[in-house]
Amino acid sequence: MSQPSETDVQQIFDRIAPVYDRFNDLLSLGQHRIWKKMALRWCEPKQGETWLDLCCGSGDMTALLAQKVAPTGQAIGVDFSKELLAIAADKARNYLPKIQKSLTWQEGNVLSLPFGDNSFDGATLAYGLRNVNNIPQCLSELRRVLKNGAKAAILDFHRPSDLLMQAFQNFYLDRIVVPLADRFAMTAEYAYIAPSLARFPIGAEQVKLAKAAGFSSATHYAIANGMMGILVLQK
Ligand SMILES: C/C(=C\Cc1cc(O)c2ccccc2c1O)CCC[C@H](C)CCC[C@H](C)CCCC(C)C
Ligand SMILES: C[S@@+](CC[C@H](N)C(=O)[O-])C[C@H]1O[C@@H](n2cnc3c(N)ncnc32)[C@H](O)[C@@H]1O
Repeated sequence: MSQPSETDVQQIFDRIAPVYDRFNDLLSLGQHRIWKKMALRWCEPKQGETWLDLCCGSGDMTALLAQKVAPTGQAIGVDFSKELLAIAADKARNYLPKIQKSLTWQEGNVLSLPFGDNSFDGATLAYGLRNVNNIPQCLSELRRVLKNGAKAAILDFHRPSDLLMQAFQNFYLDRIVVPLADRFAMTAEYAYIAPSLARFPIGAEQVKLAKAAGFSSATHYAIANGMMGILVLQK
């Protein structure tokens, strides 16, 4: 399967928006929330800072950031899926009324971020790097908008080195995830995960790409038995 266009990706996420959160909770047995909190611990957002959550989707990471930087700081979620941004704003309005003032939702393309140079004290990017059409451009834009010395944490799928775990991950994606999605007429959308993972750079390659983008430090940590990974960057 060739790499989908930006429009294809945008349409995938607009279409899965209604089931996105529920599927993530169900299919990862809620573990994805732990993985997101692990990513946050690696970049240490502080009260009063201004942070950017790239490819924010339904806003899980943006909300976690806002809880850390509130009440005087800001967490800005940027995404090009109108449908997921609408869900993010609704969830925040309904469940996080006290930190609404520390949350901003911005429609935009992370390959051309609508923010000035050196704007943010830090950034997160959860399950987005694998979905962008130009990873080097995304890392370059991420670095551009970070202040000097700022940190970023990039969480995404990872291919386990252990062959048994690889087999389990492939089985799970092909025989658990896709058949469940099929029951909600979302087969093609979820069948996209496996090929996107197959062409995704592994940890060491991500570190090389981050260094090439100009980050002063880049470290990749495999988690969840190697099925997920967190790339921690510093400008
Ligand atoms: C939050 C997660 C995935 C987000 C996500 C990323 C994408 O690129 C997608 C592309 C197309 C459709 C949907 C998504 C998408 O939801 C991770 C958790 C959800 C995963 C779908 C579940 C896969 C989990 C591991 C492969 C195995 C977990 C083992 C389990 C804990 C026993
Ligand atoms: C798998 S979702 C991740 C959402 C959220 N970060 C999370 O952890 O659940 C991937 C998100 O990346 C967004 N995305 C992909 N390419 C993008 C781009 N070039 N610019 C902005 N958003 C993009 C999609 O619209 C989608 O919301």
